[in-house]
Parts: sequence; C-alpha cells; structure tokens
Amino acid sequence: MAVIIPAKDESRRIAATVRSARAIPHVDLVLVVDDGSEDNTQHVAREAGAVVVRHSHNRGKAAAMETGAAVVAMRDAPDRPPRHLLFVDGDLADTAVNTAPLVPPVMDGIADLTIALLPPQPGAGGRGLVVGAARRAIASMTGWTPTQPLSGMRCLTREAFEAATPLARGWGVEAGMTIDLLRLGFRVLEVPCELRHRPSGTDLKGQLHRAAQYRDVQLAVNARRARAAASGVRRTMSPDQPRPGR
Ligand SMILES: O=c1ccn([C@@H]2O[C@H](COP(=O)(O)OP(=O)(O)O[C@H]3O[C@H](CO)[C@@H](O)[C@H](O)[C@H]3O)[C@@H](O)[C@H]2O)c(=O)[nH]1
Ligand SMILES: O=C(O)[C@H](O)COP(=O)(O)O
Repeated sequence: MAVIIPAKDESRRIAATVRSARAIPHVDLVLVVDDGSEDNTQHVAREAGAVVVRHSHNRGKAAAMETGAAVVAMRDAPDRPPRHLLFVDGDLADTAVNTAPLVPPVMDGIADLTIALLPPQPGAGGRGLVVGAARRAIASMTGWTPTQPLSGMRCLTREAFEAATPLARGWGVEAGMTIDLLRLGFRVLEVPCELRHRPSGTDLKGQLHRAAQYRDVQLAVNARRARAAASGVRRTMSPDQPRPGR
C-alpha cells in the first residue's frame, strides 16, 4: 500500500501528516508530491520521512495525483503485485492515520474504491452549493448518491486507478473518478473516518476556492455527459443497426 499526498504550500501541517500516514497498517511507502509550493513543503516532508517529488510549477491536485501514481509504479517491485493507492490530503496532520479504515475493504477485495466520510468540521463555511451540485451530477450519471462527493481521501486498486485515468483536471478529480469507476462497474464504498482538515471559510479566499471547485466539477461532469452521449450515438450508428434518419 502506498500513500500519496498531493501538497501545495502545506509546510505547516505536512510533517505531522507524513508521520501519521506512516503509521497506517500495510503502508510501506509515503510519497509527497509537492505541487509547485512556494514554501518549504518539500524539505519538511522529506525530513518527516516521506519520499518527495516536486512539480516545478503548480499543476493542480489531479496532476499531482497522477504524478504520484506514476512514481509509485516506478518503485513497485517487479515480482510483486502493484501497490494499492491511498490518497491523503496534506492538511490532515495527526488525523491522517485515521484513513486506515479505507484500506481493508480494498485489500480484501470487497471494494475497488473507498472514500472517507468526514465528521462535521469546525469552522467549515460552505452552504453546500458545490457539494450539492456534485452530488446531484454523480447521482444522475450513475444512480448512486454519494454523501460527500468531494472527499479526496480515497483508497483504490491500481486497476481502478488506471481505469480512471486520465483524471479530470484540478478539483474535478473526485467527481470524475467516481462517475468513471461506477460506470465501468467498479465497486465504490464510503467509509466513516475520524479526520480533521483545514476547511474553507467564508472569506474571499474561501469563496474563490469554491468557485474554482464548482467550475472544475462542472467541467468534469460535462465532459463525461458528452462522452456518454457520443458513445450512445456511436452505438446507434454501428453497422448492424439502422442509421438515424434512414
Ligand atoms: O494546486 C493544488 C492545490 C491543492 N493541492 C493539495 O490538494 C489537497 C486538497 O486541497 P485543499 O486546499 O485541502 O482543498 P479542500 O477544499 O479543503 O478540499 C476538499 O475538496 C477537494 C475537492 O474539491 C478534495 O480534493 C479534498 O480532498 C477535500 O478535502 C491538499 O493536500 C493540497 O495541498 C495540490 O496538490 N495542488
Ligand atoms: O467547504 C466545502 O465543503 C467545499 O469548499 C464546498 O463548499 P460548499 O459548501 O459551497 O459546497
């Protein structure tokens, strides 16, 4: 099992997150992908015992996740099955170890993707707009209604990860991944985890962040709707079927 931590400017919390993640049973690799931080995230993470790779400029969370998975693949042993992947945010600090319940269902083959359900977060300022839009979009495309559609703490098999790539960009990654995997028949499970993260507030920074989340989720969902419609048209036009309009 490898933990992948995408991290942008997380120097205040990354050491505690890395140390805590190293204590998760079955984890033998903790990889931090420094996504073009302007602070010293990479050094702090390395000192705390993580393997660290770095984007020279900021590319967004989804790109950091893809980089992380590629690096894990390079470090897998040729004679052993590929490691499963556990994605953990850099701001969980001491609670990162509490993502441990995500692991057994994947290791035991009960689920292909597990998603953490977080308890209510003190200081969270959202009105549920982005969360609600993502939830409805996932439900309409898959028939499954997630409780926390944006939760990024996720454990999945390598097979599921590869089926979900290329990932949707930026903040669209979670909604895109859930839709893609469910539509391909993978099994998804939400698992309660006692996590504490730094929630977005109600200040301007928080609202701009939500606007970016909303935009990225819409882009991810629209691309998937278009793809589903196009594959529907292709099916209609396959040679053994009558063509539309004829
Ligand atoms: O350009 C970026 C921005 C952020 N991060 C990292 O991505 C993680 C999540 O970012 P955060 O700022 O904590 O975002 P939140 O709004 O708190 O994230 C919530 O919503 C996101 C989806 O919109 C999910 O990815 C998160 O897991 C979920 O906690 C953190 O480790 C960041 O350091 C990057 O790697 N690159
Ligand atoms: O704070 C959050 O949970 C996310 O930024 C989403 O915000 P929302 O509450 O507006 O959906």
